[in-house]
Amino acid sequence: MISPALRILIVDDEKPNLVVLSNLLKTEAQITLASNGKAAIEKAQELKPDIILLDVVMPDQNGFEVIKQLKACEITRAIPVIFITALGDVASEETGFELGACDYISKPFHLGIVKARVKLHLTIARQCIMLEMLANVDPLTTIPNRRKFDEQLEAEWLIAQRNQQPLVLAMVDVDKFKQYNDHYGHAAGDKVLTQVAQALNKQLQRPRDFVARYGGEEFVIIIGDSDLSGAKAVLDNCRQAIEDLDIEHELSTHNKITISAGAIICTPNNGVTSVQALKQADTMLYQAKECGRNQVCWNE
Ligand SMILES: Nc1nc2c(ncn2[C@@H]2O[C@H](COP(=O)(O)OP(=O)(O)OP(=O)(O)O)[C@@H](O)[C@H]2O)c(=O)[nH]1
Repeated sequence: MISPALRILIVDDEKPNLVVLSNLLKTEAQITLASNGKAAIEKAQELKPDIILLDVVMPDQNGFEVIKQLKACEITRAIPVIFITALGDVASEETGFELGACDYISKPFHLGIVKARVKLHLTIARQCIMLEMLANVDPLTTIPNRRKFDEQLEAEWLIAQRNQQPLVLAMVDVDKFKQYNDHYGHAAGDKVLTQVAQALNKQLQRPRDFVARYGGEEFVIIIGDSDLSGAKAVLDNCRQAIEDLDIEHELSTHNKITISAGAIICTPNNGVTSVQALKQADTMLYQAKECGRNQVCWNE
């Protein structure tokens, strides 16, 4: 059966080769074809295939030039490339590997061997996707975990520092969650955490918005491209979205599940670290709890 998640991009300037290879591999993955280097790069960036089968000898741009561009581009850098080429000499093969190919198959190729090698690399690609997910996603809520947050914060901090743009960080905590667990049970608590995570995620859909589960009943938000009034509106929408879930919580003042948040807007400079900024957001979260919960407190 075809796995819809897997895609192979086959690049060859000779149509008969494209036909043979796509017929051979169409049961393994979805196939996209390109007959020159320029189209290959465009399709690789657009589709982000799991594997690229790349011919070397092509007019205009040869396969070695194409792989250099693929490896230089952030979007396509990690895509495994298998050369499939008439250049069977050892020096060309060595060049192919030096440029970052994961395999090198000489023409005339044997169909069974091509299929076996592609299947092997698809298995590795699948395992990489799985590992990436296990490393970065919180299994209960399916949103990014703290490890991914640390990475994202570092990246956003650098961008904000470079552009001298403000960055918003918020620590979010479910109110009276211990009581909820004690009263409704741990399984019900788990369900609430999932619903809260999904509701926050829905509110944070712009490219540089980010939400992760920080641990336990705590979430953390980064808003990378906003001014204070915009970020205030976003975080209040988050708070309101949780109230609107309307999940009964008899032991809470508000009779339903709510969240508190502590937020900080800062422009990273040499004097402030992201760790200090996060700590300030946590202090504001404490203040939000002290002031009655179900609110966002800001350190402007
Ligand atoms: N169901 C469930 N509970 C969790 C999970 N992780 C942490 N918790 C619980 O979350 C609760 C957090 O409680 P506290 O930190 O005391 O805070 P709180 O009851 O939310 O009170 P306030 O923060 O003051 O509003 C603890 O009872 C933890 O056991 C989880 O994955 N699932």
